Amino acid sequence: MTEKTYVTGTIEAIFFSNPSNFYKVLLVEIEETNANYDDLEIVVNGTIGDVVEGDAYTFYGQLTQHPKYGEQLQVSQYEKALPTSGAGLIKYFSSDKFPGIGRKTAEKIVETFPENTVDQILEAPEQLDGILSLARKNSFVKRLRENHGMEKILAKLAEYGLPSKVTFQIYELYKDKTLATIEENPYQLVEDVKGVGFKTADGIAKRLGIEADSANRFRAALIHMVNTHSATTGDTYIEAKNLLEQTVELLEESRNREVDPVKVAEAINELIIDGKVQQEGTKIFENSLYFAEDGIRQSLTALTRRHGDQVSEEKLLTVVSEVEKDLGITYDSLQKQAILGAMNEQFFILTGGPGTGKTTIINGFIETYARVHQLDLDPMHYNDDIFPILLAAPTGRASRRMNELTGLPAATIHRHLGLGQDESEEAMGNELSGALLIVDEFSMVDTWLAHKLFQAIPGSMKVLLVGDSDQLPSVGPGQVFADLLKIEALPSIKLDKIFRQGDDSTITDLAHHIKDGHLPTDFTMKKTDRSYFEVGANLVPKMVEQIASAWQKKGNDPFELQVLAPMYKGLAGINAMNVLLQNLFNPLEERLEFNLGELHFREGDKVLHLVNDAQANVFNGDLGKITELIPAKYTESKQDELVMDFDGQELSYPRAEWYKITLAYAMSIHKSQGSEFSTVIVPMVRSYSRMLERNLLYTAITRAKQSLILLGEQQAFAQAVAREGANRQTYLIERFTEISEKSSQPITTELMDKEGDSSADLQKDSSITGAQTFTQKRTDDPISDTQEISLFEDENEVANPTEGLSERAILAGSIDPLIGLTAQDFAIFK
Ligand SMILES: Nc1ncnc2c1ncn2[C@@H]1O[C@H](COP(=O)(O)OP(=O)(O)OP(=O)(O)O)[C@@H](O)[C@H]1O
Repeated sequence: MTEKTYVTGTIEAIFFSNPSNFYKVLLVEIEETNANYDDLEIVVNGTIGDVVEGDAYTFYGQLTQHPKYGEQLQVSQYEKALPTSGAGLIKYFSSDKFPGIGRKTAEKIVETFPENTVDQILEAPEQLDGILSLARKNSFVKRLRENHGMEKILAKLAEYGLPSKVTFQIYELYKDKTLATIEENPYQLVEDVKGVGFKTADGIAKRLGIEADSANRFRAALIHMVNTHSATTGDTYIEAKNLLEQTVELLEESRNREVDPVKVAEAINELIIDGKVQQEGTKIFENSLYFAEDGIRQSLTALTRRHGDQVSEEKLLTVVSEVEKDLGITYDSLQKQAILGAMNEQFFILTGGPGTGKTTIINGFIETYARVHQLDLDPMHYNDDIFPILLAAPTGRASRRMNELTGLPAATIHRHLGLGQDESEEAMGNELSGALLIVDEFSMVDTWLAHKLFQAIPGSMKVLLVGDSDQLPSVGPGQVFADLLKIEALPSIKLDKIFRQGDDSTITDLAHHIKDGHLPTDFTMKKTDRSYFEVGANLVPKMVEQIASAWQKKGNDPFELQVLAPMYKGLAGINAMNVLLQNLFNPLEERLEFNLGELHFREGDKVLHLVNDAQANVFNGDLGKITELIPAKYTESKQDELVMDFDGQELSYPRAEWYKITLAYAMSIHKSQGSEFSTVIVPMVRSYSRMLERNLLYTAITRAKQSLILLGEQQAFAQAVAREGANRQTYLIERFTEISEKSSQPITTELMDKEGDSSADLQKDSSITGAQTFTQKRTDDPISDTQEISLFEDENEVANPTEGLSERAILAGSIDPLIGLTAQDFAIFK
């Protein structure tokens, strides 16, 4: 085995330290190294805990070559360098680092622990009892631990194979108790630390000799499965039988050992009893999703209990006709109904495809509302008072568009709630203040954010939600907008007549054809605002390049051309197209560029922001431009920095934060939700096959404002149109219906039968309302960008897996009061 590269030396300077992720850049004076490195100093960088200038450490890692600054050591692990000789240790213990320890005492300590002195003391400090008084011993051990404990712990965690980012999180959480906690139950990490999955914990457990049938192991695998199921499918729960089946598979695969399904089923019951997961009938929920769905019901039930504006219909109609006259428009009857509905109700939902008049209604409603309430619509007149109309959208771009279209202030939901960078499920928002809230692009709002938003709405506030339910559902779990539209108690209107006509626009028509499940007969024909090119997957990049090059030659702005594709990988994937478009629109030539893995950043590049940062007012999906590259030697952070312009907002990110951006010449359709572009290129090929779905294609083409270029294989477009959007399994609709009261009862054989029935049979059952579409079988379901590819694995769902289940369970006399699943049941579908 080759020896690890190390450098032992004293820290001369801490150039940079990021407290949020422990990234540091240090200058180290070398005392000893096994690296082929001749200089006396070296720059060391990586994830490093609290280190002290002037102290000696040993850094293990890899020499890397920086194009400008030469060789550096990229650290994977480090430890405090200790004096190794007895004399050195005596000097160290009697130094001012350990007040109260004199030379004599230090000698006694080293005599008592001649080998591995520090480790021995930390492991068995009671052996110091005869040498130091209790108070002195405690303070000595505490200081020793502070100086050496953290590195030791981190080194041990690294040895366990935990990535350095996670090791700091773990240390922050358990501090001194880190190793004891992990050694006692490594599976605790799955519950406590985001980013530690079951297999990692199981790997540690195996090393520690924890048996494959330990109860903790089963619990951790179950929790992992419940969490990852929602993250990868968008469902808000998992059926207990699926949970059991998939968890047993995970457990067996991870250790290559059979496990007893009965014990796993028991572990599900225990988790429910302990409140680690929640149960409704045979459905098992991750806690925060369960409480978010219930919270949505509570908030909306309270909101809809209140009446809207108590204005006579006659008066309202008079005001609406005045608005029509002043705005020079005649609303059709459905549009008028929408305005009246939004006025009369405290909570109202409006949905419709492109060009059906959603923006027109928002504007008409605001005017009507202002006139009825005699509100001044000029925000400038409000000085320090709050403007009473809040306009919100899930993305920065969508909120800016709202502002442009209404002329009123608009912000993201995160900003209204003051959620900052804390995206955790637990973070709650500030209560909103104002009289009226209008939220656009609501189809993008996931279950967690919807809960936070609704909870922040005071009872007196009127609410209008607007969106297009045929678009892709939210990236996060749930399909709140589509679900709310199916709940009869919540008033809503669906606009379906297209008004955008007479301007030769055929994109809107195409969108409506696709929404209705077919391609128009003129799909491949050239129109004034759209064209189609038939090319195979391998020719897609060439074609995109040709189109982009023609676009550029005509003197058009490269930023106005947007490629939207479903997948990152492959020849016709987003990554490959970004490289070719960057080289076309912004070639390197004789300039500086910064590299981050495969990505290259250059001045003038079009970039996409990947996370929400309400404080900095940039959001996931925002587009910007790199305006400057500043090498590390000129920056305060001592790291390379990228300066970017996001819609007039300047941001400067050191290398440690570049994970927040990527190139944006091509982007995923998921990321494009809530944005519009003047010209859009959409490639569709059969190799995207698993991604091809109607709402995906629909979302892509409705992003184009002026011109749309479709290319690829017609068969792939046809396949996308034919496959209806996935229906996520959520419990929101049921929450609003009577059945939710029933479902908390123990499972009966009757319910078990229903659970296994097909949805067609369910609809026939008189006790179940029409709203219960939740039982529809889920097909492939693209959720988040990062998971776009992995999500599309075959599911091999077994038809009617619980057939006969209750009968056999009765025979076995063992229906569990909570779950109702037994080993025998499991055997049916194994
Ligand atoms: N009743 C109407 N009479 C005449 N024109 C109308 C009417 N309603 C809407 N329009 C026009 O139709 C076009 C589309 O309307 P609008 O922008 O409100 O639709 P939208 O649903 O918001 O579309 P998108 O989702 O694409 O933004 C606009 O030019 C608008 O002026």
